[in-house]
Amino acid sequence: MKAIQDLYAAEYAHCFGCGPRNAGGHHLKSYVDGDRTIAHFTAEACYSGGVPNQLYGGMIASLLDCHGTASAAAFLNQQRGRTPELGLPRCVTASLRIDFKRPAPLETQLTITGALQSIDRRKVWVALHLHAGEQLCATGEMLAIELQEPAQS
Ligand SMILES: CCCCCCCCCCCCCC(=O)SCCNC(=O)CCNC(=O)[C@H](O)C(C)(C)COP(=O)(O)OP(=O)(O)OC[C@H]1O[C@@H](n2cnc3c(N)ncnc32)[C@H](O)[C@@H]1OP(=O)(O)O
Repeated sequence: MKAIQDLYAAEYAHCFGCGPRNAGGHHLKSYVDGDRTIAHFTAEACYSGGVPNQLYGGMIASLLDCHGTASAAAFLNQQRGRTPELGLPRCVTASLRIDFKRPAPLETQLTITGALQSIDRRKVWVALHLHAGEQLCATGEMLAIELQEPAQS
């Protein structure tokens, strides 16, 4: 199965967190998994926060940000009865609220999941969770918005 990010149009594939065309980026890959979405990521030691073996909070935000917009695009597609291979809507983050529940470890596989909360036209609300094994480390609530097509001239 292709990752959601691998279906982004080339002109929208440069995101530092998940763009396949950003050579220096993190290349997060998100997948549809039944009625939710899932991604895995293992952070190298250089992404340390201030406390030993604790992942920098900005990286947690980045993981939720990228996985959330990918999830929103997939959920919008599902609502419209479209398969991803026909192209994805282009969603960006309008708001992202994060609760940091427990430290997330470095050099350990993290699992990020997304679940659809609701859709109202271009607006998609996604619930996000980040686990290390069974440990819930962070939750997020995202409002993603589908970009409008540029006006034809
Ligand atoms: C950058 C291009 C990327 C392309 C994407 C594909 C690849 C993705 C790559 C991965 C990316 C990784 C992720 C990243 O890093 S994405 C990068 C971080 N995000 C951004 O830079 C987004 C910056 N913001 C914008 O561009 C605009 O504000 C957007 C496009 C979001 C809306 O401006 P637009 O002019 O289009 O629409 P509108 O203003 O009429 O609003 C529409 C509706 O939404 C409601 N609303 C708006 N904001 C908020 C808010 N904060 N809370 C609550 N509600 C809000 C608003 O009231 C209205 O509601 P309603 O009146 O209709 O009921």
